[in-house]
Amino acid sequence: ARRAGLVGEIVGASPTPATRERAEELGLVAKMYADPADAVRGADLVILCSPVGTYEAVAKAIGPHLQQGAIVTDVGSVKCAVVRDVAPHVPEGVHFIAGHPIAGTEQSGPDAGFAELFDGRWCILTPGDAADKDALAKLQEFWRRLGSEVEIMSPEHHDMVLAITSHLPHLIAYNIVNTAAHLERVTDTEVIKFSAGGFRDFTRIAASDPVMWRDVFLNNKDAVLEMLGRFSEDLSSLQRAIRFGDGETLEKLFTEARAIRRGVIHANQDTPQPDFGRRATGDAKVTQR
Ligand SMILES: NC(=O)c1ccc[n+]([C@@H]2O[C@H](COP(=O)([O-])OP(=O)(O)OC[C@H]3O[C@@H](n4cnc5c(N)ncnc54)[C@H](O)[C@@H]3O)[C@@H](O)[C@H]2O)c1
Ligand SMILES: O=C(O)C(=O)CC1(C(=O)O)C=CC(O)C=C1
Repeated sequence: ARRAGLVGEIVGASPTPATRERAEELGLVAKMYADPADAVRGADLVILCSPVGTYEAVAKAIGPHLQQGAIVTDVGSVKCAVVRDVAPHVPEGVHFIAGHPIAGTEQSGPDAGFAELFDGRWCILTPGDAADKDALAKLQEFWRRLGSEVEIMSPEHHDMVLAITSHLPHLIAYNIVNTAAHLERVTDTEVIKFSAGGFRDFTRIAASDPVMWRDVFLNNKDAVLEMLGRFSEDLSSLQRAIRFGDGETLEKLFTEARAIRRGVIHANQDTPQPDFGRRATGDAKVTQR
């Protein structure tokens, strides 16, 4: 936001003293507060960016201190639960519009932030029909100036789409890494030694913050269980094909999956970008961290 010249002063809040100290040290903010109520006084824009399980308490704490006309938004990975937990605490005259930038890494904490994070990414906003049009236009412009393209959808649709594209992949990654670690004959050394290929990619995802992901799964339960059910059925088909030596079925399913991956890459751009989350332009600057 500072890079784009969009802000006068940025302040933050965190209950963790080391986080407050580090954020100030890095110059991410002018000042960090322990109490979020102190951080929002006089703010034009308030962005909730703690684990989604903390949102209700944070919203309750800041509600009475929000300035009239302010915009309250968030970056949480789920949306129905966020609207449920935050909206009731936002007073009349303050505009709440939930959001989710589809951008991040497995790193967390103040050191994990970098200005290019949102470049060439999607940001989903779930304003609902009653949202103030001017506030929505302002927030859309804010994310565009951060380098993202904005898509509007309902919280329900968001949660279903993200359950399959983001939440389930994380669940699978956590599970496969634990399964490997629990195998008696696979020692720590072997897991590391032979993890050059696919497994290594899973370990990166499985290095993501446990509290953040605990809250995602607790707060997108229905959509994740629906997608997990479908996934388990498809996995059973593969299991059956392997058990019965049905090479034709295996090849057919693998061929279909490969075509989908290639189709996505083709549809997404002029130059190859091996990342489904990136928006559909070929010119975005990408920083790998
Ligand atoms: N990491 C990603 O890839 C990613 C991507 C998109 C959205 N998100 C969402 O962004 C949010 C933050 O994730 P992150 O990766 O930036 O995590 P992070 O750990 O870097 O930051 C979370 C912050 O929340 C603060 N916090 C913890 N408990 C709190 C409480 N009770 N009250 C107030 N603040 C509290 C922490 O001190 C920390 O500063 C989550 O809601 C997550 O779902 C994450
Ligand atoms: O690339 C990663 O490390 C991510 O997991 C980023 C990722 C994702 O699943 O795409 C994680 C959570 C989000 O809410 C948005 C983005």
